[in-house]
Amino acid sequence: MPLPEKYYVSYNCVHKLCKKSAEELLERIGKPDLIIGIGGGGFIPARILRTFLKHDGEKNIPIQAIGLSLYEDMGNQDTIGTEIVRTQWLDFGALEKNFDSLIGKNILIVDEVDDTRTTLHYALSELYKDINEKAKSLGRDIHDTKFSIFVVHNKMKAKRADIDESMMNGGVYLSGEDVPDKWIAYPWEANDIDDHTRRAVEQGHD
Ligand SMILES: O=P(O)(O)OC[C@H]1O[C@H](OP(=O)(O)OP(=O)(O)O)[C@H](O)[C@@H]1O
Repeated sequence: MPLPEKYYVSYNCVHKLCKKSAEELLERIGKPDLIIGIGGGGFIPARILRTFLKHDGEKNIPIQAIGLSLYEDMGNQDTIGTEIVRTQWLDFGALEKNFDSLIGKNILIVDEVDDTRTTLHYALSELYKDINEKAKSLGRDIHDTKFSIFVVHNKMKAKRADIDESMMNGGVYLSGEDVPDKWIAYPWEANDIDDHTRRAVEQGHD
């Protein structure tokens, strides 16, 4: 049986989706105070997005990295993708020095793809939990801390987890594009970038 065709995406395509989405984000939530990229796939879109979220002459928006890995239990279909391991997390110490903590800030979480939504669910709920604990310890309220989410691609499929809007405090969820449930081939994974880009162009994703 032939392998299912992958959904090829070029660097230009990612760049343009980030540009278009940054304009929408600025309209809907204003300029974020902090971008949190979920590694590894979220790092490149996070950096591209920053270019378009900042106006000339303004300070760069800081980007923090978090690392999350999905451990799939292939033996049990019910638990696939349910275990997430933090491989890297925010350094509140460093953030406090340079950033006066995250409480009350406009925070944008970025990843390249929303597949089963497990990762985004985890990232939002754990960030909320940690910042809420911090807020409580300082006698402050988390409700003016806005959490938004941007993904380059959202796969149109049944999700395994939800994004809890009540944690977003007025923030938004935005995808650059909603796509079919196919294997997305991103350019940073390509061995032969010229061949990859040609395929992306052929599919109209350039
Ligand atoms: O919606 P989900 O089903 O949770 O899947 C999406 C996640 O899966 C991929 O991460 P992966 O762990 O493959 O690592 P990578 O980002 O380093 O490529 C991707 O970068 C997302 O973070």
